[in-house]
Amino acid sequence: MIAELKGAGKEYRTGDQTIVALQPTTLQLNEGELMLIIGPSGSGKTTLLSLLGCVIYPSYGDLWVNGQHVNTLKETALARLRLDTIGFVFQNFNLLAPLTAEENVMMPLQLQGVGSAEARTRTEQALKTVGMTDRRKNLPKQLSGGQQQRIAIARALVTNPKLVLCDEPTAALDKDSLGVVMHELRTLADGGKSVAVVTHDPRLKQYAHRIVEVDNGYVRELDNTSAI
Ligand SMILES: Nc1ncnc2c1ncn2[C@@H]1O[C@H](COP(=O)(O)OP(=O)(O)OP(=O)(O)O)[C@@H](O)[C@H]1O
Repeated sequence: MIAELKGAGKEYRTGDQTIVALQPTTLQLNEGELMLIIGPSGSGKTTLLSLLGCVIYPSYGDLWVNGQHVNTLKETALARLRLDTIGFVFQNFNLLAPLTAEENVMMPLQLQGVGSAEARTRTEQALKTVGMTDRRKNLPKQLSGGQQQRIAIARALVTNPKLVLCDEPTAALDKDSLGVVMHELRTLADGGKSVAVVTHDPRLKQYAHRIVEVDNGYVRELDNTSAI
């Protein structure tokens, strides 16, 4: 198990108003599975992903990620946990425009202080994993949306994280690129990583081992009969 919520939830206070973004939730995310997180806008999907990603602390309940009790970690320890354990993939790729594909992929290793020879080897490997070796010298603007997302996946993978978290990773992609990117993510999960994907797109269901639905802050697991 890579992540566990035990009665963990989140509320936000704005002025004298309290919004329960995520009701107390008990959920485990295991190695080797791709979990889809679906639900209407404003239901709490991103909040759940942010808890799994150690981006926010739970307001109540307990959260463990990679065996660490997130509730009790200080900000700096949390940042280290994120850098070492988690890879993030976003809707708009978030690649740095002036850097080449391979420089973008290498960036997290530089943040970790990995030496340049090892960083180069691992970057090459990550680019190979997503089939983008031949485009490594390209700038993001020279790549299609699908190719940029594959570079973003390589960047998420280069630190060899146990957990890969994706927020609407296919929202900006056409049908063909969607298939390529989801196939990549599914392959990662089949290879032993934990992958969680927030989406509005029902076409992604076929790639999931598990589907959870978030509705008005309540999380429930669905039967996944459309899985491949
Ligand atoms: N930082 C914040 N401060 C106050 N309220 C917040 C904050 N973040 C989220 N919320 C509220 O919590 C609820 C859940 O938001 P969340 O972003 O998790 O939903 P979502 O399902 O990801 O929505 P979408 O699909 O539109 O991205 C919403 O009512 C939202 O307005």
